[in-house]
Amino acid sequence: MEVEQQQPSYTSNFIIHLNENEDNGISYRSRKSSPKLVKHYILGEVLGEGAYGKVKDGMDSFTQKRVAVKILKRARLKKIPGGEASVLKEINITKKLHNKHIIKLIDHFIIEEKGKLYIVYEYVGGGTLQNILENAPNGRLPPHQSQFIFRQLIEACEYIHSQKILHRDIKPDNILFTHANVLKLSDFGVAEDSSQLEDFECLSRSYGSPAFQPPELTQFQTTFSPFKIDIWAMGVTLYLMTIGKFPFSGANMFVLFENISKCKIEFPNDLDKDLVNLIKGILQVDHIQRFSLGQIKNHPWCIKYIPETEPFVPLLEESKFLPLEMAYGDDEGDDGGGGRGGDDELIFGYENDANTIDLQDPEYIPSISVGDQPPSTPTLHHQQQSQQFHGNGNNVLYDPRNNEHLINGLPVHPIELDPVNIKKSSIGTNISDVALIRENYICSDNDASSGQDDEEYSDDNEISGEDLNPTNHRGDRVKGNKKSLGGKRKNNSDSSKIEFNPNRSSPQPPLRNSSNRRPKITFESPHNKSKCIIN
Ligand SMILES: Nc1ncnc2c1ncn2[C@@H]1O[C@H](COP(=O)(O)OP(=O)(O)OP(=O)(O)O)[C@@H](O)[C@H]1O
Repeated sequence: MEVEQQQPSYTSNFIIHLNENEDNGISYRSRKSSPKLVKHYILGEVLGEGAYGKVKDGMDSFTQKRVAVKILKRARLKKIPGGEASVLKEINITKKLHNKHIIKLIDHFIIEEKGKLYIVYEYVGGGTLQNILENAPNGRLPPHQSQFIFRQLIEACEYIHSQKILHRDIKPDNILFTHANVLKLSDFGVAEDSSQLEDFECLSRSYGSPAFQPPELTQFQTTFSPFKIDIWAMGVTLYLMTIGKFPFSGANMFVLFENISKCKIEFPNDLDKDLVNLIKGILQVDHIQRFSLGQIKNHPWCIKYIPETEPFVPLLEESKFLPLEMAYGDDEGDDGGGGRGGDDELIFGYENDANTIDLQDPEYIPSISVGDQPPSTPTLHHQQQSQQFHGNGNNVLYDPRNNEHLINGLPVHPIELDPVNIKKSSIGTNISDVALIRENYICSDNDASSGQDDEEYSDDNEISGEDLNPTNHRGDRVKGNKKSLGGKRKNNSDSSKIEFNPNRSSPQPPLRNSSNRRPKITFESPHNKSKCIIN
């Protein structure tokens, strides 16, 4: 039976009393299945939540390809100095990376009227390494599975470093897997493009997750090798994956940083000696002695055959894209057998929104506030730095025939040979830096959990039962399980303020926009508030 409802007055509280037990022909669906449309993407369930927004399951309605849509609130970003600029940086960095082990950025746009910025990524459904570790017996993976994953991580890092990109937040939460077991490095939220850096001072601050920070950052050293920061984090990830706990811990961040600086690592007695040697080579306090990616890649533990003694810890199960199931009618009787077998035509509202800004449109020019300078070329004297590196007693050779540097006979990317020197006065050695760290690591989680004032409930202009219900509480929303030591903050030091131009309209005329689109009305079940009907 079709439920005919008059258009309610949305300004008044409006509750419809329906009895689910009566045979009124109304079928209720789970509320979470409610599809939403932004640009031409259908949004589904929340896949995960980060410090600044959530990531939703999605589908491109043109190609029917599954996507993951990161939704960021501009109001929340504006509260962070350089917040939007750092998201633009994340977009620009991810956009320039093309490798099977790097998450692919598909689209990005702003919807002015919603005050939200959307970043569309390829969907990677097997879960994160963190998810896999949580399902693993004793929190660790079988050696052959660890090796399989670690080799892919090496490839991912080799690629980004070859593009002069520093990830700066390598950790199990940011390592995703496809169902074909392909590793994808994600979340370039604090990454830096070293080719765009004027100086390297910003790298001396630890913006990544504390437990994965190297000693040169926890000790505020003035000389460090930028790419060795990622290599250290790979070592912590390898330890965690193979041993099932962090190599360094502490009741608070100061103790943790002290333990990282001391670098006392314990290994189980029965651990593979090659693995112990590899981890020790990576987790070296001296960043110059620390293994390069070439040394890691050719290390005996990485190249040897490890027999499959235990089964792989499984990935997350493949899930269906719920809105699509619903659109085709997967309920019994809807299409004579469920699933996509019926004659239903899939119709989605509108293609473009008048208020959508396509950030890829060449006509879109962000206004840059006065005083900002375009990035200039790096000022490092590479040759001088390399000499210093050579002078440190390392066995670095240059092979002119292949135009490559070798450490202990193994090729190393030239970028790894360049330690960076920064002025002592410009980095954290005083009390104000303690405040900075506190702000970076202690407030970030609070930020994530607070700010419910701008917590979203509805992704577009649809009107739901919740909106009509005066007793609706906004605080009940599912939050990501952020670890207390895993939180982080975007680059607050970036003083450049890139403002999006609010006066710019969409380059394409909308087929249906928010004003002529029929509002969707949702009524909740009188007995089960998690169920609703969609008219
Ligand atoms: N492409 C994707 N496909 C499937 N799930 C994803 C994808 N990207 C992210 N997720 C899920 O969303 C979660 C949060 O994503 P992400 O870490 O990118 O958000 P964030 O805001 O950058 O987090 P952070 O607090 O680390 O900055 C991930 O842990 C993962 O579960």
